[in-house]
Amino acid sequence: MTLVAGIDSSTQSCKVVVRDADTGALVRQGRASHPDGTSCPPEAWWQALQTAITAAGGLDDVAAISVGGQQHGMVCLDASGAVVRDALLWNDTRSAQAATDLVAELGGPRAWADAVGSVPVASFTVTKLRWLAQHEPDNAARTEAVCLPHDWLTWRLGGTGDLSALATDRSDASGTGYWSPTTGEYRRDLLKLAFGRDALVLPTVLGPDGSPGRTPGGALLGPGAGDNAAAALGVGARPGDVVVSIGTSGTVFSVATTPAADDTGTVAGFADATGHYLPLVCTLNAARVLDAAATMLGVDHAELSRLALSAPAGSDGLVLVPYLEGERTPNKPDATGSLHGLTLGTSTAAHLARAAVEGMLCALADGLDALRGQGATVSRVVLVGGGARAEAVRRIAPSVFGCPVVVPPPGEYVADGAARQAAWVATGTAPAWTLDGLETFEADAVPAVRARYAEARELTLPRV
Ligand SMILES: Nc1ncnc2c1ncn2[C@@H]1O[C@H](COP(=O)(O)OP(=O)(O)O)[C@@H](O)[C@H]1O
Ligand SMILES: O=C(CO)[C@@H](O)[C@H](O)COP(=O)(O)O
Repeated sequence: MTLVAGIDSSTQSCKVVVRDADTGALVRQGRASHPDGTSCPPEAWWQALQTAITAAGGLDDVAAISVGGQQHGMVCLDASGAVVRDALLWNDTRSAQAATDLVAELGGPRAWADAVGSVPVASFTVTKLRWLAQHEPDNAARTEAVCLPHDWLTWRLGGTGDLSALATDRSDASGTGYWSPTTGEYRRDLLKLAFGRDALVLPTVLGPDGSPGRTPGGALLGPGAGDNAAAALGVGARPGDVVVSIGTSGTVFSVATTPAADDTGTVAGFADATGHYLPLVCTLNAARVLDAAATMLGVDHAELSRLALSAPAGSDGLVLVPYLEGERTPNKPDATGSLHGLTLGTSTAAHLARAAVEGMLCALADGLDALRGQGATVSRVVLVGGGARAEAVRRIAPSVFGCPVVVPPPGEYVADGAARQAAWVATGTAPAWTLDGLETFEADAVPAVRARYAEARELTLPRV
């Protein structure tokens, strides 16, 4: 049996799956936590990966390894390959002003959408580089190479220590803001606009089955992918499928055959991990909204779901606007969350639980509309990520989204997508693994829930 490994180095944790390259059967798995926060020493990802690999029984017997990872994070390396500073992550909003400035300096949102398929907000690597140049000039001066979290982990697995060995893939390159999914080329002019110089080592952008080399133990390395593109691969998303991922981020995306270029900035025009495109909407607030609601109520996730499902649809008018970490879509980096419609009648644990689930889902439903506005057809929604394990999310989502929701069995679909890629690289053929055990949830649409949310979502206070 040929074994392959897939890794998901996401915001909150690292997961490793080992699968049979022929059948896709799960053989072993492991996980480890990442530190909390919006910046992180990359070494912490490496340590978590080692722990997860050990928990998965080691990788000495695998033929190929691919890494999926949280998108956009800025990893700066000096000439010796050492990390210059903690990586700024996708959910770090300190570069919000840099994003505003860069959009204006290039001539506005249309110019960015045309150049790289996306209008940068604070999440994008290009804005973090501008922030670094302005706020930490010494660190900027020491920076010789810039890469993304998955690129860095793949490079560490390769073990050469040589900056010229850095590699990435189309999906993650498309989240930098200085690589064009349409031309497949870096835009070093945009790097220079942001950072003041363009003589930086950037990872080589590999195709879907390209390999940057082998580990010292001999396993073939795959190009890896951004975590959303890896999830699309993991669930075998086909045209007409929209994937909604409820992890630390909330994402709504589909596989497309043409690149997107939305100058409203709502839909990011990413590339996918199969040679196509991945138009995507991302919110900063998803599973952690449920975590926060459970903490506020002093209950676990199972009880939060039970409470939410015991309240009526629309929570009798109680609306939770979920901007707990600021927000990216809509672009409100300094916003805070809010609760509207409190009465004596809605001041119950059940109403709050339901409002938290509905508020989080309404923000994602806005993303679904935006994707439709870019031409996506939505025949079904495939729900993944940690938050998809919540019974209330599964049952309420179809009424908020207005379409059936399909939920695969609880699993690690980013790591699975990376494992599929590893099998592709090892065998030269994209694997035809099947995904069994899908459960379909259907419910009548309740448009009043979204209408009430739309009234409330502008009514927020800025962060103090
Ligand atoms: N049964 C559940 N109900 C609600 N949320 C859950 C449940 N299980 C896990 N989560 C939440 O899902 C999140 C982790 O999901 P995951 O997709 O792994 O995130 P990420 O990929 O961003 O690290 C955590 O915030 C966790 O609390
Ligand atoms: O920034 C984005 C997508 O553009 C996020 O989706 C990150 O890629 C983090 O993903 P999770 O850790 O939430 O899966």
